[in-house]
Amino acid sequence: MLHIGRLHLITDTRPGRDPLAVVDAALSVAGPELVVQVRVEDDTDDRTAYELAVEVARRCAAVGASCLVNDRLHLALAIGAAGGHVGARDLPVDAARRVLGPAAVLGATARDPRTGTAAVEAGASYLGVGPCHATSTKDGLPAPIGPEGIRRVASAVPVPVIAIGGITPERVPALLAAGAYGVAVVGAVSGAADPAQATAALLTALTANPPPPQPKWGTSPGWDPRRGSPLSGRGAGADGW
Ligand SMILES: Cc1ncc(COP(=O)(O)OP(=O)(O)O)c(N)n1
Ligand SMILES: Cc1ncsc1CCOP(=O)(O)O
Ligand SMILES: [Mg+2]
Repeated sequence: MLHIGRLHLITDTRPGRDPLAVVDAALSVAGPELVVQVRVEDDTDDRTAYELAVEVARRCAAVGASCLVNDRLHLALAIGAAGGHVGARDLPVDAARRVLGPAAVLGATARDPRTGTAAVEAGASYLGVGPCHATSTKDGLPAPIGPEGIRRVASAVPVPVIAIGGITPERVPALLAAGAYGVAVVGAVSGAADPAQATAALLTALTANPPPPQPKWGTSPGWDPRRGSPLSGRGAGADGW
């Protein structure tokens, strides 16, 4: 079943961080609600990334949460992750879909409707859209697109939009009102004094602000049941994703 959660925690593996402790804290609060995306620094070797991913996947499986792997799709396959996430400098979305297979969750980064639509047609299950706000955890990003940028993409695509970049609980309502289905965070949880409490605050903000109905969901031009499209799992879960 294709399940795309509304709260995505991306691992923070910068020096001095303890990603597994943060994942443990977040899972203790969110359980199966959480999606954990394993993301490592570009210069991290595959063995180190694999060992982290194995541990994250084990912890996710214990509570029924989903694990995705950023960029390195061979690791996603190796650890039996639910799927992966790719952006502009990674495998193209159609190639990523071929690697992961039809049943996997495949996220793609988009900042505008054209890129987002192309990614969906190429097989993306959801879009990571941002940076919505300024972020201190990734360098070299373009200017923040804000809720209005989310609105532009979300109104153009028939898959869930996950807002990313500078997300805090206070910013969640405007992003959901703009059409985001959920949010992805690094710093709001990893940088918090109490990651469990920070996770709880994000969950509360998401739950208190259900996403508005999206009549376009279910009409993906890229929907091809033979390929196991982004929408092939629609209707299987309470929210259709
Ligand atoms: C949910 C989500 N959205 C966007 C990204 C960014 O992916 P990408 O543009 O490939 O950048 P890197 O994370 O690989 O540096 C993401 N990882 N997750
Ligand atoms: C990987 C990535 N892509 C766009 S913003 C970002 C990092 C988001 O981190 P934070 O939640 O700390 O702003
Ligand atoms: Mg990437």
